[in-house]
Amino acid sequence: MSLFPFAMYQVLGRDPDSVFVKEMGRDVPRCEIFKALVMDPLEAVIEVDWRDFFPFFSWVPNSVEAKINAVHIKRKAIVSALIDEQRQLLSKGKPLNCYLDILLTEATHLTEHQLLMITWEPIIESSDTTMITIEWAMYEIAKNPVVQERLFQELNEVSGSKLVLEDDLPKLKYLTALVKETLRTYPPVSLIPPRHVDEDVQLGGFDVKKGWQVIINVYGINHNKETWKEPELWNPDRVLNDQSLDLGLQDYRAIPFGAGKRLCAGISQAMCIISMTIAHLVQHFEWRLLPEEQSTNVVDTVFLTTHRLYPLKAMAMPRIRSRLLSDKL
Ligand code: HEM
Repeated sequence: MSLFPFAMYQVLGRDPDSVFVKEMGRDVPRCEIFKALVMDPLEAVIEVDWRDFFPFFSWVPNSVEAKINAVHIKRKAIVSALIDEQRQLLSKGKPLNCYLDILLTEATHLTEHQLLMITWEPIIESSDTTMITIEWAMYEIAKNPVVQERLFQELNEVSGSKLVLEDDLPKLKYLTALVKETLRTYPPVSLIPPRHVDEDVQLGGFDVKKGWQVIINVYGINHNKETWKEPELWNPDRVLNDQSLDLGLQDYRAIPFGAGKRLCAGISQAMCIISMTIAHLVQHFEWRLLPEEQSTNVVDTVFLTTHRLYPLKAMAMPRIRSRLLSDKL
């Protein structure tokens, strides 16, 4: 399951099968675009450069640098090609219907590099984080039949035999609590990539020197034992009536979307897609873990965003056959 096509529609108003990249002298197919814009950068960003730990050896060449440069060069070539293609479409009269169209027509003060980066950013940001959260939530829902039943009852009470609509979301308090608790327990971005320190500052009682790099441990904050009782436990009830838990807007007990001026730009969209998807999955099906999933409480992850090492295996049993046949999304 990937939201890459959705991300492309949002940014480009279309999901191209391929794009001609002149630096590569060929058409690059969609699967390669996905790899170059999403998977390769996710891998590159967690490469460890041992020279960071021994700054006096920073002059020693390291293959990590070459690898990261290669990822950057390919990403730049592909995003530039997508932007050029969009410019051509606009010049032929394509109506404005997406994020890049607005950037190209209204944000004309941007440099080419800025344009490239802010075109790419929502593609990588929205392709996997939202999907990862849904997968973790479905894992817990399938593991906890009592929670699942309570959620199903709430969905029934609010929308009856109809499928939940976006307008219903404010009324679905338990669903919202469940999504928040999933983002607390399994933050998809568990470490915020390094921030360069521009000047000497004091942070949480520590002296942080100019030139250092700081990595924010979101997982550590969300699992802080001084804030949360049994932090490893996934329990929607703990946040059900906690109105102040806003996931980093003003309350910093759990910050899955970061915090401050670089706070995630897609919170509302993410919360809406996650909640709607879970609601529909639970309205249509009853979920149970497969035996191999039940046998362990530890689930390994890969990449910067907490992809499960092995995708979730669950059984989905249709709840009401007639509902599947009669209702429309
Ligand atoms: C569950 C889903 C998501 C999570 C957990 C998440 C998390 C984050 C985090 C941790 C950051 C970095 C904040 C920082 O650097 O301090 C971020 C930035 C960002 N996110 Fe999300 N994100 C999610 C979904 C989305 C979606 C759907 C979009 C859609 C457009 C999006 C767009 C962005 C953008 C543009 C930034 C950069 C903001 C900036 O640098 O000013 N995110 N996100």
